[in-house]
Amino acid sequence: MSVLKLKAVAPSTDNDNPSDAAKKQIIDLGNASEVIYIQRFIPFDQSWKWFHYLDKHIPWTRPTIRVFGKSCVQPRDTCYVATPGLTELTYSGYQPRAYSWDEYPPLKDILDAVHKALPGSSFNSLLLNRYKGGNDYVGWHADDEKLYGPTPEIASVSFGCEREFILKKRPPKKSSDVDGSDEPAKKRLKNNDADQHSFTLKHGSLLVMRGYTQRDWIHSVPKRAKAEATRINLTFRHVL
Ligand SMILES: O=C(O)CCC(=O)C(=O)O
Ligand SMILES: [Fe+2]
Repeated sequence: MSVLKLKAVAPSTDNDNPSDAAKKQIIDLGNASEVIYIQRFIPFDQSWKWFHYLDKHIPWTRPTIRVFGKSCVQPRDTCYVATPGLTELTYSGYQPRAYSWDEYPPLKDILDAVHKALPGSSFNSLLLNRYKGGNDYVGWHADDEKLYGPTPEIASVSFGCEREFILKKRPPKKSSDVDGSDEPAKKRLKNNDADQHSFTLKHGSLLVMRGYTQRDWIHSVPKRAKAEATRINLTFRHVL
């Protein structure tokens, strides 16, 4: 088994209320994959100020992408921000234009807050998503593009409407992948509670995926008929 040391998370300094501290969850997914969830990461009012800024000023687009060989309109708005000179991002056959951090100063403030919570991390790119209601979603995927390396750390900040974020263990490609197992195939293929984790991503929350999460797990934000309001999500990433 591969061994990967996961870095520590800084204790939150701006609220010493033990009931808030209790809202920081660290979920060990096994095999050196980990998720951290901090429900109250950015104060409520500041989160609304940033929500309204981003909703109004970010140059949102809804690009045409390719999924399983088919062209379709991405079911959410998006925008990409990155430090100049990095390898360009391409996903689902789409290469977004990279805007600069300087054009949207609040993004640098949010990035600073994320860096404070994750000492030793240095994010240099940001994918923004806007879900304009419950019909907007992101399907099952992993952020496992080569430019992020084998163990990408992804820090996800959410504003506005709460939505469910689900992580699911990647199904094994074929039974021979599970070599060394004495268990019968039927038993191995059975659903296990530990193979799925769900989070209601709150206004102002931070969720971090790290270690081998992108290699071994997939995630999605499914459609939700009852979610009417807009949600904005920022995923900070490090391009190698
Ligand atoms: O909106 C979210 O919480 C997740 C977005 C996501 O998975 C992505 O942009 O890769
Ligand atoms: Fe993702």
